Amino acid sequence: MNDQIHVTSEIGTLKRLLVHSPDSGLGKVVPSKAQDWLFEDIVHLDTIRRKEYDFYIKLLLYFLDPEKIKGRLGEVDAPANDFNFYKPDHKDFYRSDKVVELQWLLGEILEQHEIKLKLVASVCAIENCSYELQDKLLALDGPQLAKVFISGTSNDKEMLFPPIPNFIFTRDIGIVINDYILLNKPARKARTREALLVKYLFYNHPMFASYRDKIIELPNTSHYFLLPKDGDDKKVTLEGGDIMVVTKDHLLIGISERTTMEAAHQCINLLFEKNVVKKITVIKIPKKRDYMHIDTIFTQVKRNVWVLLGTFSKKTIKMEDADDVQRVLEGSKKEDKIKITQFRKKDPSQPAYFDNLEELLADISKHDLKSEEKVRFIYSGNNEFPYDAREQWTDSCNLLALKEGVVLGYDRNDKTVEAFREAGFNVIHAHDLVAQLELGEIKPADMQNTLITMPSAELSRARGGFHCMSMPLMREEL
Ligand SMILES: NC(=O)NCCC[C@H](N)C(=O)O
Repeated sequence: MNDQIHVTSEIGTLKRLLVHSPDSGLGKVVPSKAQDWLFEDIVHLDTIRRKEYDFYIKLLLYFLDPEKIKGRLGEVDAPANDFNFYKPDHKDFYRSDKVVELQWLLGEILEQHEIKLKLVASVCAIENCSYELQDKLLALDGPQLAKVFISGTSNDKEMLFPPIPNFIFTRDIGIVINDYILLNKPARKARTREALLVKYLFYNHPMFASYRDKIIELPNTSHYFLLPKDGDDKKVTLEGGDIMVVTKDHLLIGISERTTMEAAHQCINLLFEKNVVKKITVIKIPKKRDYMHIDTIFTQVKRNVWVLLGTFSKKTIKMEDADDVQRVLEGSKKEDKIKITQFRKKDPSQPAYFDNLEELLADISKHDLKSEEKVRFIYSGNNEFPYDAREQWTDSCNLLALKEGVVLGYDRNDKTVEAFREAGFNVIHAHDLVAQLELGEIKPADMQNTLITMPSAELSRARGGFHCMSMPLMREEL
């Protein structure tokens, strides 16, 4: 079994990652709970799985573990096989140690009696289950129990507790920083069970056994239980969409709707103390549902190319086009400000400051990544109102790099796709790419400067893109 963990960049060739395919729990979201469960709408389960997410799995397998799929696509997708290849509890499941499915691993650890006892008790405690239900759950085998824990529904289709539909956004539940695993502390109740399941996985699955000493958990502040319910910066909540490993020495942390100032503070102290990184830049963004995490406003494409939302760019902040009155009025709109502070391990009391996002990203490209090419920015919606905001909302800035310059994004963000073309990128739809990879007409190793557009009508209603839908475990060094 491949068990290596090592991530030192956002764009080095992806070798291993954790994912979770949409489970039946997504098909149980009702309109009245959609917002509480952090979905913008209800989704059509079959479409999100078969017509959208499965293409992600196929592409990941062609790139990371081709033996599992190459030459077998016809068989894998034959209606007679009922898509069993994509079902974690089926004997024909793809079982890859490179494209690693969380439900599969969870099913495995739940075969151990002691872990089953602990997890059943913990899940039942947070979900307020009866003693009788607890006993019923204990009678299930590992894979069945994993399915119930994730979908919230028993095998005889009874809803036992709420689903965890955001489990597909594996990025937010844990982050690999070099060879450390930072566990997250979700800000929203809807994501609490996800964090619990993943904590047990990292501590107990043999795949992570050699990294047990490298798991980092952030403690709570003392008396945290006395603090007000939401929005208190003294609380410790941190989600992976707010963490980016840009080099082995440099980490970005967002302070956002989901990650608090106290979490960033603790993270900086812990990571410096353990010598995990030498430099940490904190990016404080407005606490707004639209922005949620920093990876909803920018991600990296190449050493010298980034995709971002223009709202935080130099031009907007300096308001070069604004008249005097407008400048004064706009200037006082604090809630739209972004604040960037950079700490170095050798002297955290002397931080550096950046005026805007482009200044920071250009600095990373030039100084940290030693790029000699001109730094380029591709803007959401081609920086044109209202497409910039519309397309950011549907994750135009939330791309996943399969390798440097080859990124996955949603096909619905037309203006952003146009901006990629204008910046000299090839654009290919996942349907065509999968067909050509199967025929051997394209090889992943030969691909360069390409935006792969993915079907997205249903996926985008869950409010996350492929950056969110991935927890990289291993990337090649840049
Ligand atoms: N890193 C990310 O931005 N993740 C997206 C999470 C979407 C999910 N519906 C949530 O609101 O938590």
